[in-house]
Amino acid sequence: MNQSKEERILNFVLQHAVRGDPQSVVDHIDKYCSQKEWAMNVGAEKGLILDKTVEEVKPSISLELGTYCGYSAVRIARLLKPNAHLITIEFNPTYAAIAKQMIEFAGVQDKVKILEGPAEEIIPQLKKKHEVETLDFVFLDHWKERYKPDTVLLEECGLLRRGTVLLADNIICPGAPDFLSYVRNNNRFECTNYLSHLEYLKVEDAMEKAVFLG
Ligand SMILES: CCCNc1ncnc2c1ncn2[C@@H]1O[C@H](/C=C/CNC(=O)c2cc(-c3ccc(F)cc3)cc(O)c2O)[C@@H](O)[C@H]1O
Ligand SMILES: [Mg+2]
Repeated sequence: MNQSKEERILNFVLQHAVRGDPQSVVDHIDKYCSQKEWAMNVGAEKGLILDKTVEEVKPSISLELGTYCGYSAVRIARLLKPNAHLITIEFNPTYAAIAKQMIEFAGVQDKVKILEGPAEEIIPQLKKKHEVETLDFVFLDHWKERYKPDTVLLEECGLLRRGTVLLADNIICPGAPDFLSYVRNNNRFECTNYLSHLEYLKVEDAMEKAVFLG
């Protein structure tokens, strides 16, 4: 049975990137997806905004919604301080299996926990089952219509604390209009917009940072 695009991306990394080097993994995914096959990784340009946010927050416990091939999980994990962790939620088992291999090849498996299943089912389990108190950083990059409901769910589950930083991808393209109006019109969030471009293309996109004020 012929390979999927996601398997081709993983194989390109396994064959050409440097094992144990997360930057090499990130660079090779970007190389493949800009030269051979487009894929919905946050990419290098928006990746810099992600990097700067992680470096600013210095999170001990981070959550990512939508692992896909593991590009942003590797990107985040490479910047985490010792003993800091990333939990990443992915509901497609095929993608989760690819991301697991990507994360292990990059050598960041000790910092990343992949939880398989729908975010709306796993978020309510984070406190009791996964010993999370509150989250320092959340990267939203899953289905765009789920950004708002899952943000409300995170708050309802008591997982946000004063200063928790949410960073959402694709605010322009494909767009997350209900999330954007929710956080911008909610006086419990302090929002900042970062104009950028869609991964690997000249199309405009943006990321939104929403800091929970408690
Ligand atoms: C039960 C569904 C909701 N809960 C969920 N829980 C856990 N994982 C979930 C998930 N939804 C989706 N996912 C996973 O997140 C990933 C989905 C991401 C969706 N992203 C996009 O649609 C996207 C799309 C574009 C895009 C932009 C322009 C264009 F022409 C075509 C595509 C660019 C991006 O950067 C994107 O992030 C997949 O791995 C999917 O399996
Ligand atoms: Mg995205």
